[in-house]
Amino acid sequence: ERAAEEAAGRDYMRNLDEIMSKAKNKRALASWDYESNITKYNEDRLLQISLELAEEEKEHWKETMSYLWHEYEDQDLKRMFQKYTKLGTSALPEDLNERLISAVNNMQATYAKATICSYSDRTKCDLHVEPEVTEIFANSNDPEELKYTWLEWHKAAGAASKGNFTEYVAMDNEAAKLNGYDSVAEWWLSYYEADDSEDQFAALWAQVKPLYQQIHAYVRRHLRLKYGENVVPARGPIPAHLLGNIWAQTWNHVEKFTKPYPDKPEVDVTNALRAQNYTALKFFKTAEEFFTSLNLSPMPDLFWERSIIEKPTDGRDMVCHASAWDFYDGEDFRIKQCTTITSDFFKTTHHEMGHIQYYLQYKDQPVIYREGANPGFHEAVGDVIALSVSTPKHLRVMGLLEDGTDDIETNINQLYKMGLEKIVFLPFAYLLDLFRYGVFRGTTSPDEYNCHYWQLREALQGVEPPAPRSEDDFDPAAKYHISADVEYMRYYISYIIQFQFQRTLCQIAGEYVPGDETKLLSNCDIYKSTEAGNALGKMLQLGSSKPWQDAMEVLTGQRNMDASGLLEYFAPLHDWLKAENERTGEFVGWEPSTVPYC
Ligand SMILES: C=C(C[SeH])C(=O)N1CCC[C@H]1C(=O)O
Ligand SMILES: [Zn+2]
Repeated sequence: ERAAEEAAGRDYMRNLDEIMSKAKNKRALASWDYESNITKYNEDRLLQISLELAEEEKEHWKETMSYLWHEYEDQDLKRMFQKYTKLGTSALPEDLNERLISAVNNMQATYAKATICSYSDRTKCDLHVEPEVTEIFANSNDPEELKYTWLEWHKAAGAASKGNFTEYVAMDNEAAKLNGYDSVAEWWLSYYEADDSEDQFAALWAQVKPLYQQIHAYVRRHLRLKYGENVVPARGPIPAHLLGNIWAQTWNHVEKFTKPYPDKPEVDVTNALRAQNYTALKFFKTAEEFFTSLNLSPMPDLFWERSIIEKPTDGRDMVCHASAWDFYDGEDFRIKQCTTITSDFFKTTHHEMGHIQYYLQYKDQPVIYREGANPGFHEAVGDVIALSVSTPKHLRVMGLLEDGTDDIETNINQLYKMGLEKIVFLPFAYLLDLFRYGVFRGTTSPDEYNCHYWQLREALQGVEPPAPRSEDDFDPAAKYHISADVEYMRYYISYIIQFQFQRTLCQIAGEYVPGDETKLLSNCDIYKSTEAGNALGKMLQLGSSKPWQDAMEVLTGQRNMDASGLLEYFAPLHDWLKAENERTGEFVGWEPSTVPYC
């Protein structure tokens, strides 16, 4: 009797997965059309299709719940049923689902359409975050221009979305409750399949915080030397507009005037890429070639036909923020990004192609398993490849860097450059969802959103706003993922586990030997190692068919996330920074900010 029931369940699940493949394909196509051309027509069409599909999903859900899947013998079949019992936002009554979808669409549109006026020409008011504001933060050394641009962007893209954000929180929390979660925070935490995920995240931060505080102290010193004591106080948080990035999430654009050994040759990849006439297409072809050198998959024909790799020039409104798309039909996979020829975008291209590679590796899994082992895995794939590409060794292979000396100073400079991207990012990524956990749980009320955001920015990141803030501001929404309802802990996790993955891959490739100075983890390039590629592919093919601890074990032998890989990679820099901050007597850490923001 039970065997017959389980056999019926298996047939039902196969059929449901086929139906869901078509439904997710339809929703992805409508989303793509909206995000690549923001018009009223495309927004209404996306809303209509989303609501139709939600009603369909509700019907299927009722039937799914009628199966006695808890008693099945087949653990895999149980896992599929368990995942299908989570209806997501489709659990909402249609009117509330419409309010949720509209609130997020409005925030996305506000962010994508937001423009500000140029500091130097107030009549030129068509500057978007990509590419104009991004370029100003990468290149300007004028604190007044940076302050003006920072304030204008946070007004145009942040404050403007406060109302929609509050509506989105209320609706999304309603959906969470209908799925059996206390709030969206617990729903998002469930992606990490452990009952102590928040403690794990906090333990990771405790592991890396000392290293972060050292690089923070060092950078603050050099910003003080450049801008003066009254712009950058010796023992205070760092003003957020001076760090080379509108969100102060990575600081690689202050590298050129803060690096440990300034007289060592500049590793300016952007100039080299431009000098060698790199184009957006060449970025993608070069990235693809790295993946195929590992015996991983090339990009399918449809990818080249349907991706959008440069900002359209027809004046349309479009979500420029880079994204990689799975259309759940096993053939259609796309990237949409507004590529500019910079070192940052060369890395972003590898990052996005890492998502596509993951989609390709698990495309034969049931649709319900076509996702990362946990969201951090999906963000780590491309970055692991970019770790190899970023090494001077690989850049020389590509002819982007002339031969140089591989002495200690050069190595410290290289580690510092990587640290401004990977170490610096950790507190930013961690606090973005600590903030939203508080918002979803209601421990942060709407009338203190901005105050609480800046309290976290000061406490964890040691940065402060360039001017006083009030609750008329809503600075969090000036960051894409907050306006687009994209969970962010995935990036914090990625920046930790990508070093665990890299350590294993480099050992397999013979590029890293623990304790061997000539085989440093930070100078490892797995290019052309089919053994490493096969090992990575084996983990990626699993999708979410197994808990992420199993997937991680398949590749690394470890079943836990830990920062040992990252700390090993940056160990020489950590020692150097401690010695340097002692030598200069720099205060490590920061005293409370004197900028009023609560
Ligand atoms: C490139 C993407 C698309 Se998944 C991105 O959003 N990233 C990649 C790095 C962190 C985060 C960000 O830009 O905030
Ligand atoms: Zn990503």
